[in-house]
Amino acid sequence: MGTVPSALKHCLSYQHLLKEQLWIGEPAAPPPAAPHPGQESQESGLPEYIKIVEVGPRDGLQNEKVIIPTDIKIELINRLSKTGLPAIEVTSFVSSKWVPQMADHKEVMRGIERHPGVQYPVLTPNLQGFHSAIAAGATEVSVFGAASESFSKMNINCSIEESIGKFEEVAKSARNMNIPVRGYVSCALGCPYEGKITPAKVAEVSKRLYSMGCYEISLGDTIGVGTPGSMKRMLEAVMKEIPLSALAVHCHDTYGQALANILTAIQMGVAVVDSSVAGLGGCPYARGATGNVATEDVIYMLNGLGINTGVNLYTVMEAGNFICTALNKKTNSKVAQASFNTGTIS
Ligand SMILES: CC(C)(COP(=O)([O-])OP(=O)([O-])OC[C@H]1O[C@@H](n2cnc3c(N)ncnc32)[C@H](O)[C@@H]1OP(=O)([O-])[O-])[C@@H](O)C(=O)NCCC(=O)NCCSC(=O)C[C@@](C)(O)CC(=O)[O-]
Repeated sequence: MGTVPSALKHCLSYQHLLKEQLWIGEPAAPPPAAPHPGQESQESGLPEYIKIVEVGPRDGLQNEKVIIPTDIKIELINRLSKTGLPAIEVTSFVSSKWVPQMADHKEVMRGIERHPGVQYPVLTPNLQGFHSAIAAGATEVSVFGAASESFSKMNINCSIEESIGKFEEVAKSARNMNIPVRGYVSCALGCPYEGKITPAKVAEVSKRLYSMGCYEISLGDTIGVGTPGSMKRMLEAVMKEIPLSALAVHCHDTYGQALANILTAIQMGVAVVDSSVAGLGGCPYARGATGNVATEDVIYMLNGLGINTGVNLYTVMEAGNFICTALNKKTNSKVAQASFNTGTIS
C-alpha cells in the first residue's frame, strides 16, 4: 500500500473488515429451540437471546404521508418473514378516519404468507377492532394504552381509565379464544403534550395491563426523548410491579438516544426489543417524533455483544432497501447507510 493515500488506505481496510463480517455479523443461525427471552445470561450478565419485535409495517408505515399500496405492504412483510424475525407487527384495526394509512388492514392480514414460528400481532384498541382482526385471521393482538392522560385522549379518544375498560373487554374475549394479548404503554419517558411523565404512572398503567392478562408490556418512548438515565429510573419503577421477563422496550430515535436506551434496558435484563426496519415511522399523534430505532442497527449492536437474535442482518437490510426504494426515501439505518455506501450490499 506504499503509494496509496491515507484516506484510501482507511477505506480499503474498512471494506476488508466488512468483508470479514467482523462488524456486519454472520447470518445468525436461529436459536435451537425458541428460547424464552432472557432465560439465560451471558457471563457479562447480558441476556443470551433477545427477541426482536419488528414494528415497521405498522408503526413505520402508519406515519407515511402517502398511502402505500397494499401489495407493497404485503411484500415487505413477506420479505421480513424470511429474515428470522420472531414477531412482525402487521397492521392496526383502528378507524380509517383516524389513521387512513392502515385502512387496508383486512387485505394486508389476509394477503401475507405466514411462516411457522413467526408471530403476526396487530393493534386493536377496542372490541370492534378485536372482532375485525380475528375475522381477518389475526392470531395475536396488542392493546395500546398510555401513561399520559392527554396522549390517551389524542390517540384513542378516551381517558386512561376508559381505555383500561376497553382493553379489559379485549383481553377477556381474547382469553376465551386463546389469543395472546400484548400491551403497550406510550409516553413511558415523556409526552408530546404533558412533557415529563413519572415512572410511578408508567408502573401503574403497566401493572393494570399485566394484571388483565397482557403477556408482555412494551414500554414506548413515543417521542424519543428518553436518555439512559430516565430509562433506568422508569424501568426500576416498572420492575417492582412486573416480572422482567414480561417487559419490552420500544424506543423512537428522535434525539439519537435509542440504542443507548436499549443497551441500558438489556443491561437491566430486558430481553425483548421493538424496532422498525430502515428506522421507518413515528406516531401520527406525536408530531415531530421520528421513527423507531432501526432494526438493522439493533441487530448490529446485539451481534457485536454476542447476543443471539436468530435474525439475518443482510436479509433485513434487503427488506429495508425494498421499502425505501418503494417509498423513494433514504434509510434511517446507519448500518444500512454504511453498508450500501461501502458497496457491501448491492
Ligand atoms: C380508537 C378509536 C377507534 C376510537 O375512535 P372513536 O371515534 O372514539 O370511536 P367511537 O367508538 O366513538 O366510534 C366512532 C367511529 O369509529 C368507528 N370505530 C371505532 N372503533 C373502531 C375500530 N377499532 N376500527 C375501525 N373503526 C372503529 C366506529 O365504527 C364509528 O364509526 P362511524 O359510525 O362514525 O362510521 C380511534 O380513536 C382511532 O382509530 N385512533 C387511532 C389510534 C392509532 O392507531 N394510533 C396510532 C397507533 S399508537 C402508536 O403508534 C404508539 C405505539 C403503539 O407505537 C407505542 C409508542 O410508540 O408509544
